[in-house]
Amino acid sequence: MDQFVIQGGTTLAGEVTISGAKNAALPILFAALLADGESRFSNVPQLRDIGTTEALLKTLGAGVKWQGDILFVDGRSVDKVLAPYELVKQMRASVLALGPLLARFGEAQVSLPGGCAIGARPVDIHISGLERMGAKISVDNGYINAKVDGRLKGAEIYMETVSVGATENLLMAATLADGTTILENAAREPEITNLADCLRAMGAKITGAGTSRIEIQGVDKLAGGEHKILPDRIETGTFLVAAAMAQGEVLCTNTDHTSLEPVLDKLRAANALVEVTDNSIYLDMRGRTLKAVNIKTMPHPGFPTDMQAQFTALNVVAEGSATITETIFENRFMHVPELQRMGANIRLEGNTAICAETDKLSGAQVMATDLRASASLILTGVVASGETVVDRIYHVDRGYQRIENKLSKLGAKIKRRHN
Ligand SMILES: CC(=O)N[C@H]1[C@@H](OP(=O)(O)OP(=O)(O)OC[C@H]2O[C@@H](n3ccc(=O)[nH]c3=O)[C@H](O)[C@@H]2O)O[C@H](CO)[C@@H](O)[C@@H]1O
Ligand SMILES: C=C(OP(=O)(O)O)C(=O)O
Repeated sequence: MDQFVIQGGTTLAGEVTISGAKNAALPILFAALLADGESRFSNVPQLRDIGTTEALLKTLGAGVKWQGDILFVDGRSVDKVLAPYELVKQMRASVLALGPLLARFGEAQVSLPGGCAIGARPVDIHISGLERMGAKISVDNGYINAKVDGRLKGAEIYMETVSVGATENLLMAATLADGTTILENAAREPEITNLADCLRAMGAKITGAGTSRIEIQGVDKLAGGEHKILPDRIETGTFLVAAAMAQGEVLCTNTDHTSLEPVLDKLRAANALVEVTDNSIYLDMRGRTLKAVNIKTMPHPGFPTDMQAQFTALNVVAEGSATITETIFENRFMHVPELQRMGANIRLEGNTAICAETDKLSGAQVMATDLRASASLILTGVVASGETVVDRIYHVDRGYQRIENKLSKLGAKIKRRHN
């Protein structure tokens, strides 16, 4: 298993090009299953999760080919409706095959994704929403078995919890349903707007994406479309936090500040200088004192849970004490015991981490447990004194395109070691 070996105590300075967003690319690649044609997606990041999606699309019969960062997915040849456990277990987002397959072929069997390090992550809202659209669903032997006679029917669906994945699954399914679907209490993440833009490029009729009420008028067929994946706001935020922690400066290019305001506000509150243009964000922390900030995660447009671990790390090296409250996932503090091994002064109380000033951070052997937890360990390793070894970095590769190359370019001393 690969490891990162980091010699800490360096500052960071320079420019980093942000990749396309994992969390936009994944649903959009599954949306290609809806189309009776070939779709062309640009700005697709090279990630482990994208490889898993590619494998799953091929298993279902889709044609998939790369040209640089462009991915062509041909939905015409799809002839299977079973998403097997071997692939789904590698990536929870595979459950997003359910809505498209059921809507287009009238049936789907998708392995239950199961929980992961950050929480139980049930899919009950995905299932009950599809049932409201007329699907008959049973869960047997670890598989979601879904069927519908003829087409799904448009329905009014109120989602009890704001769920990104359920909104995406139901949005995709509704594009081919008979009649109009209204999704109430929908998630408002920019990745949902990006997915809706893509579906519209394929011929879908959707209004209200990006608000909590999305209306979809079903159509008979979707064709292949052309679409650009939006920049990764979480990768951007991670590099901004990295530079702030290292008392350095960074210019993130090929990104978009409009979806990152809650994060930029917190960086400013932490005393960083932050400047934005249409497609870049600059952060300067040189000669400034980093201050700890209180964080409470919320669905968009609140502070994103996917930036929580990185801000926990920021608070560890900052002046003062502050609290981090996680409200989205019940177990998203697996990075805390690992940060404590590096000397971090953090106390956990229920869903809150109380971060106090830390005298000395020193490198240690730590274990990555999930994607963003891993990022927080790497960032801390860059500023801690001595050597840090981060194990199980396949978690990082799920969602960061060669993070070690981007950090090295900024001056970090980080190497991938094949074990
Ligand atoms: C691939 C992708 O885009 N992943 C993102 C997506 O995950 P994902 O789509 O899995 O997250 P959700 O928004 O669905 O989860 C939010 C909360 O709702 C709960 N829930 C969800 C569905 C359901 O049927 N029942 C239920 O109870 C979850 O357990 C969680 O507590 O949004 C999360 C919240 O912003 C992010 O952290 C993930 O990075
Ligand atoms: C939790 C995340 O992803 P996933 O939903 O794919 O596990 C994430 O991107 O931080």
